Amino acid sequence: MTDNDVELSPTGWVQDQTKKILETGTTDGVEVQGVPVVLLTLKGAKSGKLRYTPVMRVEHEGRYAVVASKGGAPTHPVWYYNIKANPEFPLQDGTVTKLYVAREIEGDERAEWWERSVAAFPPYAEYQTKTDRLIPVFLLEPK
Ligand SMILES: C[C@H](OP(=O)(O)OC[C@@H](O)[C@@H](O)[C@@H](O)Cn1c2nc(=O)[nH]c(=O)c-2cc2ccc(O)cc21)C(=O)N[C@@H](CCC(=O)N[C@@H](CCC(=O)O)C(=O)O)C(=O)O
Repeated sequence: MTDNDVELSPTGWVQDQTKKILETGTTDGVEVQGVPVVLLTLKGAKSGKLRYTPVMRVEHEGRYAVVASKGGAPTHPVWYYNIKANPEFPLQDGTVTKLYVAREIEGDERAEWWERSVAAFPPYAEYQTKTDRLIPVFLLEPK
């Protein structure tokens, strides 16, 4: 898969961070408020296009949480629908890219991973206070 087969975000700062990961070959050093980022490559739910989607790094014992916060906006990020439609995708952490399967979690399982997510990136807690949308949490397990 050459880079030009995969779409960059239309959002400037997100595109810049993605380009840095692609140029350096690692997510190391790419952060939001000092917290590391990982890079997902998602398949569009409607277009089928591959799309680079950076998210905060929330990792525990080889599994990751992906939080569809979109800064506490009233609607889910569009990539939420991409994961729902195509839940198997690669995640790059540092220089390592592996395949994961994602599932949306709820109840106690979500509470456990929400706690880990907020511990990793405290602004998530503030985002949740900004919207009555329950911010979705996906659990990613190695394929
Ligand atoms: C603007 C829109 O962005 P979005 O998918 O809503 O996602 C908004 C943001 O969440 C997204 O930019 C994230 O990467 C922002 N973001 C985080 N966003 C989060 O929600 N959570 C995070 O933890 C997070 C961390 C993060 C770290 C670094 C960074 O650079 C960005 C970070 C977008 O990319 N639209 C594209 C793609 C649209 C798309 O995916 N279409 C689907 C159809 C989807 C459907 O409607 O079914 C398709 O191709 O088929 C477009 O309009 O061309």
